[in-house]
Amino acid sequence: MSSDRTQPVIRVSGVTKAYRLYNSKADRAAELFLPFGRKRHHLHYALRDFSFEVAKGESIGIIGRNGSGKSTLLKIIAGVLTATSGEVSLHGRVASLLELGAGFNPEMTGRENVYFQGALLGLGSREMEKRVAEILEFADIGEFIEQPVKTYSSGMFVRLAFAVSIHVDPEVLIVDEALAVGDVRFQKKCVDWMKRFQQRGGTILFVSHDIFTVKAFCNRLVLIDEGKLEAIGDPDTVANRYYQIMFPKASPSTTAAGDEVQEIRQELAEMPELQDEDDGHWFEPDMSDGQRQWGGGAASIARLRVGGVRAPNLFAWQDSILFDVVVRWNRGEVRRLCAEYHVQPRLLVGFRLENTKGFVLTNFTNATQADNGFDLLASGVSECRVRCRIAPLKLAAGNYFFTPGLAVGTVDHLHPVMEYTNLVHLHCDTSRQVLGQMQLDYEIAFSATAAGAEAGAAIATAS
Ligand SMILES: Nc1ncnc2c1ncn2[C@@H]1O[C@H](COP(=O)(O)OP(=O)(O)OP(=O)(O)O)[C@@H](O)[C@H]1O
Repeated sequence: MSSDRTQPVIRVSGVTKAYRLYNSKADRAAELFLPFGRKRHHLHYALRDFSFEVAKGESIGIIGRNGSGKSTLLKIIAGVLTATSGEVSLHGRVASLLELGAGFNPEMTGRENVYFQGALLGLGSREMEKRVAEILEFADIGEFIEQPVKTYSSGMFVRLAFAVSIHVDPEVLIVDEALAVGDVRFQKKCVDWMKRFQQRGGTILFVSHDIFTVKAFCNRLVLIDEGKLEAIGDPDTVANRYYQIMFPKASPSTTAAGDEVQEIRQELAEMPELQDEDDGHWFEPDMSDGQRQWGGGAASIARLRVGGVRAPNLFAWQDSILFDVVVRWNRGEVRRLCAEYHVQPRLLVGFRLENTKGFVLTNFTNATQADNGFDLLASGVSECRVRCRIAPLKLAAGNYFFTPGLAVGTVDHLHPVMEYTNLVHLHCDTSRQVLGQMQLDYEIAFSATAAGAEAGAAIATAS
């Protein structure tokens, strides 16, 4: 592969893809048989006047919400779909991993399929033997290679198909999320292969919803929204634009509630244990998401705002996150619940932190603190404000969910009332390498023992 990075390997010029949509099968048939009659379809644009270029050796990540047009774009570039208008030019041998295994015969064994694909590529017998050995080693599906591929699990199928696709010495690799079917070890193997491919000067087009992986892997990102090029450029800027599109509801609170933010900052500053040094932004999730109740409406969260973030839903290593929560309760319901479950009329508030796999990393609640909750039946109040600050958050890059919950009672004896499952989604954007998912604050100290000091001295003398 040459290192000429100036020449575009892929040029997409004004590509539009429109699908005809019909309200019924009858409309479709009528238009087929009466081509000059009344039009019975409307056009749905998967891509509109889309243009961009990819230079040799670039790795481009394509991101966007579901249905934005990513796969359509890749398929048109890979030549498996025709554009309605516009042009695509592509230079170099392409390995398209979009329709992995599309050429496989399900009745033939894995090995027979590999030979068959090699024959289609016109490989001679010596070249074929060498390639087949490499492919089988990469796919690593053991004795299943002698079984018909129709008996394969989806993961096995992808392993073999990926191995076949990449062994044609491609110059351009077009990948979507098909690889996600493979197990973690195989995914790692594919990523390692792709990194070596990058180092050799290969060009990659990569569609994924995993923004962290795309950012780590690609030198530029392309953001598609409703079939249009929304942004192209450096990964951080484009990823931030993507978050703005994905969480539009969350945005206004970051700017609109300026006075109120000031007010809260003032209050926080007066609370010594909640000093808030970082300006940050605020956003407000939709409280109707994820509600589960056990307390017959005794208490609920009227409003929750998340502060200290870089942008809605986005924070970075060591940021301190603030939760500003307004809780309301119904005094009659609280009395009823306390009588039924024999619990004290005190409010407990907690947050559970989970990763995307649903693994609970930790939780924090005032139930472990000495004050033992807020008195719900004190002096005619039926609303209070709760502030919580976590500082500093040392989480590995990725997505996290906070579930706020309310309970009535005391540490020893409580009854859960409400939970807002996965209400707050936060993405941690950091290049910091963390072994595991989070880092705790800790200290490690050394001190020489008498015997150790002697040994040290002996070693020092010997060297
Ligand atoms: N064969 C088809 N007929 C009609 N509409 C289609 C067809 N294929 C795709 N579309 C529409 O084109 C739009 C873009 O689809 P596309 O699959 O490219 O989106 P995507 O960004 O890859 O989505 P996802 O992230 O969900 O995979 C969608 O609105 C989809 O419904």
